[in-house]
Amino acid sequence: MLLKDKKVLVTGASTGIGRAAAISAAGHGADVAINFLAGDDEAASCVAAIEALGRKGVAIAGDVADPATAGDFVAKAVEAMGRVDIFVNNAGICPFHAFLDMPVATFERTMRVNLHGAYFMVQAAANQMVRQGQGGSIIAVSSISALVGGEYQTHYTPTKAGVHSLMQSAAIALGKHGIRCNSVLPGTILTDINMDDLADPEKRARMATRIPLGRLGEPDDVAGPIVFLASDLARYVTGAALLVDGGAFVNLQ
Ligand SMILES: NC(=O)C1=CN([C@@H]2O[C@H](COP(=O)(O)OP(=O)(O)OC[C@H]3O[C@@H](n4cnc5c(N)ncnc54)[C@H](OP(=O)(O)O)[C@@H]3O)[C@@H](O)[C@H]2O)C=CC1
Ligand SMILES: C[C@H](O)[C@@H]1OC(=O)[C@H](O)[C@@H]1O
Repeated sequence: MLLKDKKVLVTGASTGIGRAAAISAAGHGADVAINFLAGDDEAASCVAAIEALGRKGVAIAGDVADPATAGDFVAKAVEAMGRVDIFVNNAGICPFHAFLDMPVATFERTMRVNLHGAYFMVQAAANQMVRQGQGGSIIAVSSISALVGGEYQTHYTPTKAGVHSLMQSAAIALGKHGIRCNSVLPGTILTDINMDDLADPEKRARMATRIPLGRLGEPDDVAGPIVFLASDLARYVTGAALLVDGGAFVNLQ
């Protein structure tokens, strides 16, 4: 039990990596509040999974692209659970599109959800932790894409580099309050976000052959490192970025 009785908030936790992180945190003894946008049924089933583990779960809908959602999520989570010990910024989108004709709306939405959303969510969670006066742990789900490019991700990769950078600066700003800030950098993890992109079996197989561990990732592969960074096992880790990619990044040739 690495997170016994901790109060954990996870954004974008109706599906995928956020959902796995939320359920894994509950498995480690935490109560969990999740944010989501539209997946009411998926969010309800995530809460049911948390409750099946004997922990409190609460789902709070809200669009992270709206700065007002951040304060609302934290306030409602505190109302339900009393405090915030751990905050996982995970909500994100990746609408694959070519660079030369990128629609302004697609670019702006991706920035607002992935980067602006992270900024205001992390700020709201940090303010709550500072008010509580007992430190905390913030983990942002960045990406291997913070370090490398993608032909159809020119609007997306800068947001992931930005989230990684946000954790570095926040680690400095919040260290004096005992709040640790780290990011995880997943490689390719099979979730709804890339279901269409990886529908082509040839592309899927090609991606897998580039990974030293021999397979694409699953959401639970990322949940473990998130729980580790959230826990006291990582008590002297802040400003760090943990690649969770099966070795893909280092595989040049
Ligand atoms: N899968 C991968 O290969 C990788 C993913 N990542 C990152 O992981 C994170 C999670 O993605 P993943 O699990 O793969 O994808 P999913 O599509 O499965 O999950 C995305 C989650 O974010 C939520 N969400 C989307 N937009 C908003 C919004 N505007 N406000 C609130 N919640 C929102 C979704 O909620 P709803 O269902 O209600 O829309 C859902 O819960 C993203 O930040 C992504 O960039 C990083 C590296 C690799
Ligand atoms: C959605 C993509 O498949 C995924 O997102 C990331 O951040 C990874 O780098 C992959 O490109």
